[in-house]
Amino acid sequence: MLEIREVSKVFQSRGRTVQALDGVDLVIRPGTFGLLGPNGSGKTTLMRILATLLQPTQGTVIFDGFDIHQHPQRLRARLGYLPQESGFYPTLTPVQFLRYLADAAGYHPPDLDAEIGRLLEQVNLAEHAHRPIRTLSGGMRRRLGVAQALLGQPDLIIVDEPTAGLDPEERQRLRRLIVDIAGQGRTVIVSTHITEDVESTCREVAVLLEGRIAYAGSTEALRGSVEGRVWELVGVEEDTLRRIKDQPQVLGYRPGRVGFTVRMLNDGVPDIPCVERIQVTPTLEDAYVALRQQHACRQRDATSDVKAEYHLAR
Ligand SMILES: Nc1ncnc2c1ncn2[C@@H]1O[C@H](COP(=O)(O)OP(=O)(O)OP(=O)(O)O)[C@@H](O)[C@H]1O
Repeated sequence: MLEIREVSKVFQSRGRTVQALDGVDLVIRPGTFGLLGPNGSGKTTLMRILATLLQPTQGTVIFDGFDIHQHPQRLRARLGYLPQESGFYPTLTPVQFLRYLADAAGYHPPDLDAEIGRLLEQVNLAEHAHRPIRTLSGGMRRRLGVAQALLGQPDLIIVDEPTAGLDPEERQRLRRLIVDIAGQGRTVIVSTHITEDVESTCREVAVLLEGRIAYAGSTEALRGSVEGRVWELVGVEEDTLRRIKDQPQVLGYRPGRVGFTVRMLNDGVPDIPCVERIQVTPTLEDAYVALRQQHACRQRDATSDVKAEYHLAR
């Protein structure tokens, strides 16, 4: 079990203070766990802290009973990390690359070649095992990244933006791979801004917004938080769309057969002129967008309260 206790991280950059994480509290159990958040919300900072590549400004992280920053080597011996951008040696083959990494990490089990063979089999790269990495596609390289994260049989695996830049088929393949590798009592943390990555791989999720946890719990409960409140309005005219599109309850819109189809959050039947109003089953994306919009509204209210206090004080 991984316990993240009151973790904060402050960066000082060119005279500016950036609070990347602010009192993050999470318990992560074996299985797949999604960390969802928009760009700049602090996901990579948290992943790098969990991988002991970065020290928190405050707080502790406990893995299986020990503090990972007091015993980074103990953690690293059990950790597999797939960073957002993995570096490869383009002239090496996957087999040579994995042997090289094992060597660099001082990992010399007697059956290393067999382990590498099994890993390449598992990530479906066995038939490309002896091709130079520079000739592999983006998806194949990503899968090689997963193989390197699994080298040494770690029981905590962190993958940062696993499907970034992949085509739909490779994305599906990688998602299935993530589910498979978590099935062996391991903890796999998937950090992403893509809700489908979480929806198709994780039972538990935390949403990080501006360095704070805005939700932690099951993906099912997050989706359920907007159950019965998501509507599709068919045939919305352009003028109406222009009037409503920036309202916080509008989740999205797209051109329809007639006018536009607007997806929105509403407690009852929406009172917006259109051809048809259909109550739809929410997706995780709907719940995530709703959560972000609530957060943005709260931030706006807090800012206007501060401004009002400032004017009153004057
Ligand atoms: N080394 C650093 N120095 C200064 N600021 C930093 C540093 N690393 C991250 N930040 C800032 O901390 C905040 C969180 O960044 P982080 O990379 O963790 O977010 P993220 O959720 O991973 O974003 P993305 O999805 O774009 O990778 C951002 O405001 C970022 O600019």
